[in-house]
Amino acid sequence: MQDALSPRVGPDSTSNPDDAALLVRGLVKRFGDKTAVDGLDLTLPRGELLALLGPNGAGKTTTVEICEGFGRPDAGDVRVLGLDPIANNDTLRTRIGVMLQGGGAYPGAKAGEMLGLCAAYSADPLDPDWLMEALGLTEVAGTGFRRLSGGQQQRLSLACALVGRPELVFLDEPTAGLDAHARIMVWELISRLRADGVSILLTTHLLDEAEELADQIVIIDHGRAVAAGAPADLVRQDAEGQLRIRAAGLAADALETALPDGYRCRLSPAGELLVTGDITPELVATITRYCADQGILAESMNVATNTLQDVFLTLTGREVRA
Ligand SMILES: Nc1ncnc2c1ncn2[C@@H]1O[C@H](COP(=O)(O)OP(=O)(O)OP(=O)(O)O)[C@@H](O)[C@H]1O
Repeated sequence: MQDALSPRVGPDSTSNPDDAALLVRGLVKRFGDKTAVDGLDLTLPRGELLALLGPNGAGKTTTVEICEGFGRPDAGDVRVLGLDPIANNDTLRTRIGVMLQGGGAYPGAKAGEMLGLCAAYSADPLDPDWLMEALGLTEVAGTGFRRLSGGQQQRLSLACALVGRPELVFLDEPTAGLDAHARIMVWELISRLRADGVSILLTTHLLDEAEELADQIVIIDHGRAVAAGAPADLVRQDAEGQLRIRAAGLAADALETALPDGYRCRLSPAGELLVTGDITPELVATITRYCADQGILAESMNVATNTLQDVFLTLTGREVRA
């Protein structure tokens, strides 16, 4: 068992943005007429996990690739561990972890050999056997990269990104396409990395992944940040109370008239009556009394809490990709 996944150079724990693991200011990237990233600001403090959440085409991958030094911005400034990712590419290669698709430089090698080759570039690598085990890859160590399943290739790419004990890791949808068991293995490893002080920028379309792993979430849409904060704060932000009632014969407009000013009632597509406003015990008593007066028996009445899905939908008007 590996004792710690600590990076070779310990993180400077500080709130000073100049010392952040990643600092992005006013980032703009255009492809022809298309503006993929449109003035994005991000700050990833050292030792934290920042999740970039956004619908298809929001600009997540473009942003990550620029941070990795694979793309040149049209405007704005990017600092990775305090350095320019293009000018200092060679220095940063040994300090950051990047998940390459398609086997990187060694697509013909066997899985175990590939990880060994990646480890050989590091002065103090993690134990490759331990990493293979942690990601459920031990059984396929002797299998060629091209013969691995998509999920196995993805986990091997993750192992290659981590084996050199990077200070900062870029994970672009690390669990996309993995089954539930593999996803949990990857989540556990990411949690351990985070606990051991590695800084992580993660993109995901999975709200539960962002909620589970992130210190901070930035929701991006059309290349701009539309909301940012700790998962719990994002869910609380602008949260308006909602009561969901299922009751045959209860009409939304009639109930709204019977309630104090400020409450709104409407029927949801699922056939529930939604009451929005300040949900108090008095309100619930008023509605119950109203139903009794009308001879209406409610089947159910639930106080609904705002979810990250609600926040995401409100801000982007779109479902997260399934
Ligand atoms: N090389 C390119 N040439 C032209 N347009 C591009 C290029 N790369 C990205 N785009 C466009 O830029 C926008 C942002 O793409 P990007 O891949 O960064 O989004 P994303 O948030 O990662 O989306 P997804 O979740 O679907 O991967 C999209 O409209 C995309 O079509």
